[in-house]
Amino acid sequence: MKSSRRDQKVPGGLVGIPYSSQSIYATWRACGLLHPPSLHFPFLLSLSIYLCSLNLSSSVEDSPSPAPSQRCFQGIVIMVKENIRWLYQAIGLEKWLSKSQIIEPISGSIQEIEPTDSILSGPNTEDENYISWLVEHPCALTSFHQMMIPAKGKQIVVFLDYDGTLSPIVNDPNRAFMSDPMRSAVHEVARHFPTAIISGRSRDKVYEFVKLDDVYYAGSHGMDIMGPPLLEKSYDDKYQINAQDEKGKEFTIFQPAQEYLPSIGKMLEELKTRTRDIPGALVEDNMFCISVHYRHVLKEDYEALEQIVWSVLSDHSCFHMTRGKKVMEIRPSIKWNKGDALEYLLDTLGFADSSNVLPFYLGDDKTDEDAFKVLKGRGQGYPIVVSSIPRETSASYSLRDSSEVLSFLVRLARWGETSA
Ligand SMILES: O=P(O)(O)OC[C@H]1O[C@H](O[C@H]2O[C@H](CO)[C@@H](O)[C@H](O)[C@H]2O)[C@H](O)[C@@H](O)[C@@H]1O
Repeated sequence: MKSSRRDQKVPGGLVGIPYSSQSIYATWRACGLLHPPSLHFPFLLSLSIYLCSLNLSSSVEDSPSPAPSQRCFQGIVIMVKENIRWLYQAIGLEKWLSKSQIIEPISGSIQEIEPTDSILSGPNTEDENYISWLVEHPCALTSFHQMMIPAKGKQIVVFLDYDGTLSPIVNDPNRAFMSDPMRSAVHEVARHFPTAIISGRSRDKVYEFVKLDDVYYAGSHGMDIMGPPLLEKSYDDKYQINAQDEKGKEFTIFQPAQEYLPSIGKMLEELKTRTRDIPGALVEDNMFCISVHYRHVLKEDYEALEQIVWSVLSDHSCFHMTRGKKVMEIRPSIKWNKGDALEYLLDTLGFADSSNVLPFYLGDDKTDEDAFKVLKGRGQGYPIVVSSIPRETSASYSLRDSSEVLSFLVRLARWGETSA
């Protein structure tokens, strides 16, 4: 699929001009104008009115946002809150304040992992906790220019999660389609930088959704990688196959959980049979993992479903369960996750020990945290969490939802175009 850049619709309107009240707030903060804030009140007020008037004249195709006057008002409210926060900090009450900023845990019991999906629960941008959280995990759109300063002369490599990142979370896992603008944006990014999609789904299923040949794919939480062709066998040979697609393009497939396939087949059949009578339960075959979805299961049936999963697991000691968004995921207990897949791809792309690489990883789920940690450990690149609510994360930056992911990818592709 070759689309001309000129034909593309570019979301985001005026690049670099912040649109939302948080962006205005972040801009003030970045300019060091908040402490002591009261001194700057008249200046900040006029700055926010100016930014909003700029916004009026832009042709924004972004996600719906509040009216300029409302944004201006929100900006003032945030600033007043920040004044109060600053005062509390100044008189030593910051500990009390941080306790009141509840960060929702992203692992643990079923209650803790209830709705985290922007499309179903709606963005939470007005929320005070979210705004405080943004201070620690700044918006990657607002911070774009600053983030790209160290990128000059470095090789950018882009890693993308699928569900909740490239496509919004939807009710039916089989209908989590990717929009055409998103496909074009990923395609454009891949024209400039090596790009890989790392998903919990089966590799084939992700390819079916994405349909791009110029990106690498890792399915089953990284346990099924289609990466660059390898001449040398640097990773365990027995898990590695060199292959070609119909167009003659060469690649290497790496599947470190191959010997678990027979057991996964048995578990899949057993789970399908035993959950048949639980309305709404859905068992998804992800090749090297199994997803048991409970988004449509009645509360009173959930326990029975979980019991079935535990019971099936108890017969297969080499597997364990992790949790995602209204889904229980059964995975082989090998030390291999999305973080390992990221390292594998960086290595096989030739950046094993390179200090000249700048990887970006965008993801929304708990499993993406493994990849965020790898980037943190390497001290390289940008882990970016996609979340519309505050949460514990190892990511340094954030994007609110897949529409912001789209805007970010478009900007990144544009940056690639101009810096080339
Ligand atoms: O690693 P990912 O690409 O983020 O995949 C994680 C799981 O995503 C899918 O489930 C989630 O998205 C569905 C569609 O939006 C939603 O209905 C479901 O509730 C979510 O859990 C996928 O179906 C799973 O197999 C993946 O493991």
